[in-house]
Amino acid sequence: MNVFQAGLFEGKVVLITGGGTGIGRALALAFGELGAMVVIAARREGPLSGVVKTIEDRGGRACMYTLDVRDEARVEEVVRGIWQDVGGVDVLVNNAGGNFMSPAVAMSAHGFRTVLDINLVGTFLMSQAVGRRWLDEGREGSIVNISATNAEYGSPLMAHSGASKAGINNLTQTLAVEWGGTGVRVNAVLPGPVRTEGSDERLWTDAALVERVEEGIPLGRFTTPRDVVGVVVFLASEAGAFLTGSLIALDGGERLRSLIF
Ligand SMILES: CCCCCCC/C=C/C(=O)SCCNC(=O)CCNC(=O)[C@H](O)C(C)(C)COP(=O)(O)OP(=O)(O)OC[C@H]1O[C@@H](n2cnc3c(N)ncnc32)[C@H](O)[C@@H]1OP(=O)(O)O
Ligand SMILES: NC(=O)C1=CN([C@@H]2O[C@H](COP(=O)(O)OP(=O)(O)OC[C@H]3O[C@@H](n4cnc5c(N)ncnc54)[C@H](OP(=O)(O)O)[C@@H]3O)[C@@H](O)[C@H]2O)C=CC1
Repeated sequence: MNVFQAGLFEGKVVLITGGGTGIGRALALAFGELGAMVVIAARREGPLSGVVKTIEDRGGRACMYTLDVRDEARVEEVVRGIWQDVGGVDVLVNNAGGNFMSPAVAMSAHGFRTVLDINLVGTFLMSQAVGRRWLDEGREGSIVNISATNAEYGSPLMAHSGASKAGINNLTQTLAVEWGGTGVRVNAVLPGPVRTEGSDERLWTDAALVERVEEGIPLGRFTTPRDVVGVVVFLASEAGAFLTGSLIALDGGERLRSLIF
């Protein structure tokens, strides 16, 4: 992104969960181009290693860890490893997420819990493992959580996702208050629908629905991974130094459509 100064994140370590695909991949490539040491972590090795190679081919620095954000012991092991290998973390982006479409009455309790565990518990475990070290070391840091606009209103066919993202919003504000005194900032970005490999496979399989949703967006198009990059980089940078506990909706006005028309 040319609007950001070259080398903006030189000397900084940026940890992105789910950095192998979709929004996380776009974030990893952008932070890599801005000079950060990029650390990406998710379950599958294939997508992660592709992103590491792309960043390195472009002259950047990156490394990867496989982990499931639901696995408390593995989260602790990976974060400890990052501190040993690259000296710590300056920016944590909690981007790993899961979702599928199902009417609430048909959703199994295990399906509901699975999405809560990945999105909400995973965000908590990652933030705790990194935040604990920042507090112990008196080190400043910035967390950006990838929430969603479905946190703020009804989330039909995604009861689990809406509840998890609402939880992430509250967790963002709680940690912002608990950790603000030590210079740790915690913010969230709330994208509207984004076309990614993960969402196309699981959510946007119905072409008529896709068209209807897109037509309802005041700015006339879906949110893109590039849009998310702009706001996350801003929040993580010096320009966002006085923002904490902020929940930034990024949806071209989609959530307001019923108020406009
Ligand atoms: C206007 C709208 C605004 C837009 C807001 C959109 C907000 C968020 C969007 C996104 O998050 S898009 C990202 C999509 N990407 C992903 O989901 C990637 C990761 N996803 C996954 O790994 C899986 O899809 C998963 C199901 C979330 C987790 O995989 P895991 O292997 O851990 O679970 P499973 O063992 O497969 O399943 C657990 C449980 O869930 C039930 N289930 C899974 N898929 C479905 C489905 N399509 N329909 C109904 N139920 C499903 C599955 O059956 C298991 O339950 P039980 O059968 O054991 O009871
Ligand atoms: N697409 C959309 O419409 C919207 C997406 N969002 C949010 O943006 C984020 C990224 O989604 P998007 O890029 O669309 O989807 P993707 O499916 O492309 O990305 C999700 C990533 O999360 C990783 N992941 C999933 N479960 C776990 C887990 N248990 N542990 C570690 N990593 C995991 C996946 O990697 P792997 O499978 O290898 O573990 C994958 O790389 C999510 O939080 C999503 O909720 C928010 C609003 C709208």
